[in-house]
Amino acid sequence: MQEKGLLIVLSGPSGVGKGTVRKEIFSQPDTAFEYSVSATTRKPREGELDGVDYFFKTREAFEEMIENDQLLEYAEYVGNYYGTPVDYVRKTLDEGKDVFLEIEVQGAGQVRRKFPEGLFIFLAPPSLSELENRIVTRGTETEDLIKGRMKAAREELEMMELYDYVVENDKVELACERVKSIVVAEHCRRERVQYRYKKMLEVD
Ligand SMILES: Nc1ncnc2c1ncn2[C@@H]1O[C@H](COP(=O)(O)OP(=O)(O)OP(=O)(O)O)[C@@H](O)[C@H]1O
Ligand SMILES: Nc1nc2c(ncn2[C@@H]2O[C@H](COP(=O)(O)O)[C@@H](O)[C@H]2O)c(=O)[nH]1
Repeated sequence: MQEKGLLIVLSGPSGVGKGTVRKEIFSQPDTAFEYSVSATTRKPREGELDGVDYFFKTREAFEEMIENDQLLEYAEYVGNYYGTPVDYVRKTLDEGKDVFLEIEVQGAGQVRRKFPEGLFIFLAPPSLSELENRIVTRGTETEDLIKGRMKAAREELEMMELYDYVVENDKVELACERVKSIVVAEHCRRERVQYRYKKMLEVD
């Protein structure tokens, strides 16, 4: 029987650099994870593409996905819905591939309840002032939205103790290396390697 892949969840407050770290990890040729594209009711930012960055949905279409049980998790975050289409995640894990979710903290909690065997990594900022500086510098949010995201961030930071690992995003390259090393270590810890060796020894 095919061994299942590992569900990797990268979460943390808005502006900490989850998207930046994820994109850097996925730009590296040795990365073997599959990225799960989320659905959202947020309007696309400049340069964002439907089906690549998100599946952009109307509120009605998103609520239909909720009713039809098509989401592994979802959350309403600062006025918009965000959610993970469940079929892609299940199918890809069943194929033995690791799936990478980049989601906010409420959604990560829901995934933890459904997939306790997942690997949960919290990306933390060097400081709250640096977090605010990153959201402001990104220039994608109005002043009100920045306030909303900073308020949510204080609550989200308190959740970090529920995660398997906390990775500080001081420098993007270092944060990526830490995340990738954790995944490698986790595969070893979960006896995948031992299992393969056992099989090999049985054959010999
Ligand atoms: N290590 C870092 N040092 C300095 N700036 C960074 C670092 N990581 C990310 N940034 C910058 O911080 C801003 C926010 O990053 P990003 O959009 O990746 O955050 P996010 O956590 O995905 O945010 P959101 O949850 O709102 O989508 C971007 O302008 C990005 O270039
Ligand atoms: N619970 C979920 N959160 C998600 C998902 N996809 C993205 N996100 C998170 O939402 C916020 C805001 O994102 P932005 O693109 O508007 O800046 C951020 O923390 C994302 O990580 C999801 O499927 N479920």
